[in-house]
Amino acid sequence: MRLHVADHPLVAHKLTVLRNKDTASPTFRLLVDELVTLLAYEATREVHTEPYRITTPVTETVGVKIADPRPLVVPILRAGLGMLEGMTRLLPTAEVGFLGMQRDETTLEAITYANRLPEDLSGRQCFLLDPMLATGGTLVAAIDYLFGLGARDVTAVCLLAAPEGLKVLEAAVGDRVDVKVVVAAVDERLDENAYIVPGLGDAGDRLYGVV
Ligand SMILES: O=P(O)(O)OC[C@H]1O[C@H](OP(=O)(O)OP(=O)(O)O)[C@H](O)[C@@H]1O
Ligand SMILES: O=c1cc[nH]c(=O)[nH]1
Ligand SMILES: [Mg+2]
Repeated sequence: MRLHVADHPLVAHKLTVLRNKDTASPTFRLLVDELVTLLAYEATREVHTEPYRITTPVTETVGVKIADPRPLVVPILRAGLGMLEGMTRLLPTAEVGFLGMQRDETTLEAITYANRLPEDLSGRQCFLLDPMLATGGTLVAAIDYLFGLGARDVTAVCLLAAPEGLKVLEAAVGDRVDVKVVVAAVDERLDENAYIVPGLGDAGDRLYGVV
């Protein structure tokens, strides 16, 4: 597994506003969108391309285009949905699939309640979107799900990760070199309720809950 932590003052600035408990849903959604677009630039660094011949006003030349099969972007509902527009802005030709997963707040186990994905993911580059990597249970289950459908190249784009969750992920998928995690920041720890500290609270509620 490879981990990339964004190191950019704009990311740090936007993340600070996002963390602030006084930032209301409309601004929160806007900032998530902007942050994902910044992270998407790094997450798509290894997107497959193929040569593409064009004619400029001056001459013929060979450029590149995103290769077939198209990449697949998979937001993990609910909170991952807030990251979809920011990602597809950079990858407009990507196919979009959905995984609905919820962490049981007592057992902390991730439960899959919905999926709408292509049947065969062999040869597809997959981008999982979920703002929070806390215990890692959700992301491990999501990656296993995609691998079960044949995927072998998965990049997870997250806003915040806890060191505990990264360890769990490393133990689960560490030997798979084609699993990459791109995060805006790695926080300090998890609290007694397995919330990320300092974190930003419940990402789903802040995106779609009470303003
Ligand atoms: O790493 P984990 O400990 O598994 O926790 C992280 C998960 O928890 C949150 O989702 P939640 O279950 O709250 O669902 P929601 O997006 O519908 O709010 C978050 O968006 C992740 O999916
Ligand atoms: O800090 C956390 C942990 C899990 N899910 C969230 O939304 N926030
Ligand atoms: Mg939630």
